Amino acid sequence: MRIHVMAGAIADVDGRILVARRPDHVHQGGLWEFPGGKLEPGETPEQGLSRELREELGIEVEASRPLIRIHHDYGDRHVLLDVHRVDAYSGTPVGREGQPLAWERPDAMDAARFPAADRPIINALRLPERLMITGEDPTQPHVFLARLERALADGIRLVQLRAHRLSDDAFRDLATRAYAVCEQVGARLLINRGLDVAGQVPRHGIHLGSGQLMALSSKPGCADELVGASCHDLGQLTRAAELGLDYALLSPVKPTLSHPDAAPLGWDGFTALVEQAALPVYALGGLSASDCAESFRRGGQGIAAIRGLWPA
Ligand SMILES: Nc1nc2c([nH]c(=O)n2[C@@H]2O[C@H](COP(=O)(O)OP(=O)(O)OP(=O)(O)O)[C@@H](O)[C@H]2O)c(=O)[nH]1
Repeated sequence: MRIHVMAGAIADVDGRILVARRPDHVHQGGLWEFPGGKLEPGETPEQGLSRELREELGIEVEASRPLIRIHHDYGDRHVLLDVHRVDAYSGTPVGREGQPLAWERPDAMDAARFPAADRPIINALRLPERLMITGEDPTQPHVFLARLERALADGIRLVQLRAHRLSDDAFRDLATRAYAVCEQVGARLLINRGLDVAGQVPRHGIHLGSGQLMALSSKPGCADELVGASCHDLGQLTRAAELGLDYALLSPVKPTLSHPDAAPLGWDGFTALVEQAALPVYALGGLSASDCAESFRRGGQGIAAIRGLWPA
């Protein structure tokens, strides 16, 4: 049995998300879920989402966008969870089928209280739409940190520190200072370096290269840190999901100066791979913030970029 389920991640002004408790007697009963239900024949995803949220909660969706699509095999059924983020609606949500409701911050959600398929959805809710990879000037820390501060002032909240040309000592110094700058505004810093050096610096997470990813047999780092990886094909995306990583970057979507010899996937190639991935995937390669909406339409988490985001 294959079913296409529309679910809403309904946000309030503080960024909390509405969750509902499934009745005890149904599939995955007693667990918490993102409200929704099965798409009916002939409905568009948006129509199905609106109908489900009207029926279950008594609200009218006014603005939504795709968040993530997850295929999950429960053994007795194959579910496609097609989750949209709802940022505007009218009415006040009530559990019209008697289901208890709660507003939860994504960071506070306990994945064990949700169906197994929901883990990547919770990760998607914890991640912003732009992931900035640091660019020029790592050998001039003052200039570099001033650029980083400008990006944070522009709202960047997830930063991958990439500075392969630096010595280990210089990298450790830069990472320590970049971490302090990120902490001041509540942004998170991901370290892209060998795991030995990454383990020695303050950080909010680790970013793995595709070679590192394929050499690992378990998720590195501490339980509460973000871990993601660079991917270029389905085998790498599958490995990233199997290891339980929090996100992947998939590249190159468009031609890019940093990897001029790599054949671009194009948006269609990106879409086809993301559809088979069981984790949030950022589009990377020749993109800028104006490509975020296209990434959402294509099933992506948003965009990652060096040139497109690192301030001039
Ligand atoms: N709405 C919703 N469904 C989810 C989530 N996670 C998840 O695995 N599902 C699964 O997606 C399906 C949702 O369809 P539904 O809500 O109409 O299912 P149901 O209880 O009526 O199932 P039934 O018709 O077999 O009794 C269920 O199999 C449910 O376990 C989630 O976060 N929200």
